[in-house]
Amino acid sequence: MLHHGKPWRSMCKGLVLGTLLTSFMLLLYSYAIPPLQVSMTEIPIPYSCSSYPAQAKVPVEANGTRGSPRQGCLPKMDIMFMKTHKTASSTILNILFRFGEKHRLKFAFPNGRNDFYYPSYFERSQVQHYQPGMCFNIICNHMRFHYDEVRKLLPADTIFLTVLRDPAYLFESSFHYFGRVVPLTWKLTGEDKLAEFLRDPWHYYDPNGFNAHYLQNLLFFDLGYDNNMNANSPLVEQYFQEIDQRFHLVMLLEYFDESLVLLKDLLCWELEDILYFKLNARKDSTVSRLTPELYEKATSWNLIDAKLYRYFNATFWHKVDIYGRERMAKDVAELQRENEKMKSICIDGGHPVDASAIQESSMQPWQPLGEKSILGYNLKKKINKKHRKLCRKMLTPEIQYLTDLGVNLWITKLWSRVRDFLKW
Ligand SMILES: Nc1ncnc2c1ncn2[C@@H]1O[C@H](COP(=O)(O)OS(=O)(=O)O)[C@@H](OP(=O)(O)O)[C@H]1O
Repeated sequence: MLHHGKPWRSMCKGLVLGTLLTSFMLLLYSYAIPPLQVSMTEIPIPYSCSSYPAQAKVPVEANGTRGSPRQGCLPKMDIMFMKTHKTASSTILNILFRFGEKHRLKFAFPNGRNDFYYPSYFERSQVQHYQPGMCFNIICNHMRFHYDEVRKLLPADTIFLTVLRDPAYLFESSFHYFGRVVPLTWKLTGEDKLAEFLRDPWHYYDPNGFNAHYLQNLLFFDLGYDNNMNANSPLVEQYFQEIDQRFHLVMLLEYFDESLVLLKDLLCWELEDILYFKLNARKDSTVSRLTPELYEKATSWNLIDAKLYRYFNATFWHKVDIYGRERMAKDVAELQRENEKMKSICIDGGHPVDASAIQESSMQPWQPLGEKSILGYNLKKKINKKHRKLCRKMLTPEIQYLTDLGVNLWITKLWSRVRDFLKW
């Protein structure tokens, strides 16, 4: 006779233990320990934290493109990058990490994890080793934007950057990536959960649901506003203008190379500073195709973001016009040529691969819960000495790069161990 008792008992034990541990970790991960209380006595920050004080007094207006020639300008080192979700922001982060390392800049990093206690609002006390009056050059990890706090952290000459994406596609990406941590989606049962949700969003959505912000107007939320407000309120337009005044450059995923050319011009950087490989891409089989009908539904469901995107699409092309369309086309072509060269120098097979085919664990990207859908890369075995370091840096995923930069990531790492243990 078979003895069913033992396996059942250990399965139950495992289940209970797993549930308890997971609840504990989720709690810990979401709230963690409160940031260290530091004295908030105001000590003025220098006008510039860049090592070129001579340029410090050249004002850079948000909103406009400088008309002055590039020749003779000095690279800008004080940068605030508002890392929005699912907008190619990890690819931009990699660019900033490399630039920061190259110039030995001081990053304002989070403490214990890779974000600033998102979705809570940013507070400068969350910055690792923060003391009032300290000089930081770059802040670029995920946060919920809080302008006043960021302003009190960074020097006055800081350049503010962010990136947006067509909200229908962003919604599709976010729905896939964060679905499992949004309980509101758990009752969706069909094959195509996205289509089912969009058929009747209000049936599933509740603004007060846990992590509900991932489901509607995520860009507006990340930028610090109420993603559930009425899209037709006159306040919405006012907020767009506020963003326009605060951010010197709002990039667009759909025009990524053009965005980087504008970035390079604004920051007075070199072409090599903006070389990149696409990071955090998903395998095709996990991308829900948006039919024209679903695209429309996703757009009107994310109406504030759709309006936001439209607004900044216009400002973006205005900047391109000032830059010069022909000059832009030439510079984009040059960037693409150089990126292709780097691809052939660095990437094994020349393209991204499934997580299971990544040989080095240090090249494994962070995956969404329950699925290994994010692609990564293998470095070529033989890379000439000149490019070896650069190739590795360009392909290193965010978490590993943060570790290399000395960031304390104990919560992220503990969470990762629990996920490995539970095979999530
Ligand atoms: N260079 C470039 N051009 C176009 N698209 C790009 C690029 N780099 C990344 N991506 C796409 O951006 C999505 C990942 O965004 P993020 O890195 O911001 O994600 S995250 O919030 O940090 O998890 C992810 O989109 P989805 O594949 O739709 O999920 C990536 O494919």
